[in-house]
Amino acid sequence: MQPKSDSKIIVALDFNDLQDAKALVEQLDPELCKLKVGKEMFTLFGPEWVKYLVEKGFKVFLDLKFHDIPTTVAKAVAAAAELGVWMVNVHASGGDKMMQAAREALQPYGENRPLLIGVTVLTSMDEAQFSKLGFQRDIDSQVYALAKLAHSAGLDGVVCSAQEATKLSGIDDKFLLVTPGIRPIGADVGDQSRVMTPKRALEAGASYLVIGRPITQAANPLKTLCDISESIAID
Ligand SMILES: O=c1ccn([C@@H]2O[C@H](COP(=O)(O)O)[C@@H](O)[C@H]2O)c(=O)[nH]1
Repeated sequence: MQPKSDSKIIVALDFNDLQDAKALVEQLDPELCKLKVGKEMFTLFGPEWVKYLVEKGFKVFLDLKFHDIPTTVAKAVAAAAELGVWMVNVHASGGDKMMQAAREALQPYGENRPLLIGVTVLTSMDEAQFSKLGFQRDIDSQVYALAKLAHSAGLDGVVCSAQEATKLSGIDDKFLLVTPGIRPIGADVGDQSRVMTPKRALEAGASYLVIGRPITQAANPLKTLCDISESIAID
């Protein structure tokens, strides 16, 4: 069985009510999961919410997907590092100069720096939506190209769907594959397009599974999280 302290599950805390989020967090344990703060909660509750989770001992993925000019993104990831987050991300489509600037901005934090992850193509995108963006490639090839760019810019990994994980595993075995769009069998897919079950995602090469609504909207979130942990446990 995998040690709980290295849980592969990142619970996406997408709540508009702070008390609801706190009620869930109170049931959780840093050994059971990591936590993700995204645009909704950060916009509503700001850095204090992130610091609250960090102080509780959780590894926090600050999922703000920075995408701007290199200087602005560099300063933003340094600000994230000051909050003590474990992982932060930028859009890989911001380009190699932007990603390199972000990586350099984290240099002063040494071993305590957050992991820096590049977003490839959002897991909500399917080929029909993607084709309207005007790229010449299909999603699979675009994800691969952006992952290669992120790797050569010195990033620690990418956000991709688990459907691309097998192909991306060949880039570098230390390169992290952070995969949203995870759906246990029978769970509502919602607005996600490129989905996979937790077990199959890990088998495909995912490093971390980002799971939101299947846990946060479950009748019993803690039980659902424990069931998913059990389903991916290696004997
Ligand atoms: O490509 C991406 C990048 C980020 N996300 C985020 O992950 C969670 C997924 O939540 P679910 O409720 O499990 O769908 C959410 O916070 C997204 O902002 C993503 O889904 N896809």
